Amino acid sequence: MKNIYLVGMPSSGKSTLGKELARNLGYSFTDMDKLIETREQKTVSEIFSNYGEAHFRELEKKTLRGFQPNQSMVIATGGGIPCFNDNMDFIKENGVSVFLNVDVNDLAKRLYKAQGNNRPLLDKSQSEEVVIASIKKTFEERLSFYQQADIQVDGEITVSQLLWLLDQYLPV
Ligand SMILES: Nc1ncnc2c1ncn2[C@@H]1O[C@H](COP(=O)(O)OP(=O)(O)OP(=O)(O)O)[C@@H](O)[C@H]1O
Ligand SMILES: O=C(O)C1=C[C@@H](O)[C@@H](O)[C@H](O)C1
Ligand SMILES: [Mg+2]
Repeated sequence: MKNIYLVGMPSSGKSTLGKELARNLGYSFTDMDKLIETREQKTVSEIFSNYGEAHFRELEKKTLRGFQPNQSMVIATGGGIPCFNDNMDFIKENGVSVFLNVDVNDLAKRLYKAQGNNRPLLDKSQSEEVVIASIKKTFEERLSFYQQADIQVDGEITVSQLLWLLDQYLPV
């Protein structure tokens, strides 16, 4: 069956919803950041700081193109994937894509709740105001890429609602 690609900002719920969706469909679940970390034996933050963002984006590109179209997988992509290296074209040609569109203020709240400061593009040591402005700017820059997804989900959604939306894209 076709792979399902979840795209969206950090903390938009790709992993949470993705795991549940995969369980419901009997698909396997893959998180691209984790896959890259396992393959490289480094965290995403270490890859950014040791080799730079451009290197990380190349790893993402290579990892993405390693997927075959019909592997019955739910794939949580990295937050930046749709915006680099024509990745959204690949995703559109090779699977069904879902954009989890979450309000910027909700994203910020979730990011602040999360433990640690392990996101290379988000420095939680800065004031909350600065961080929220940075998330908003990134979101605005990325929106036109995310919006290319086959399905857009605004706000919270249950897996059964998502299964209903996916129905026309997934032959049983
Ligand atoms: N619908 C939701 N309502 C409220 N909180 C949610 C919802 N979905 C996810 N969360 C919470 O938001 C946080 C981020 O969710 P999740 O890790 O699934 O996002 P992600 O898109 O995979 O982010 P990342 O960029 O870290 O991979 C988690 O703490 C999760 O519990
Ligand atoms: O939004 C982004 O650009 C990123 C999101 C994460 O999933 C990681 O892929 C990395 O931290 C970059
Ligand atoms: Mg995730």
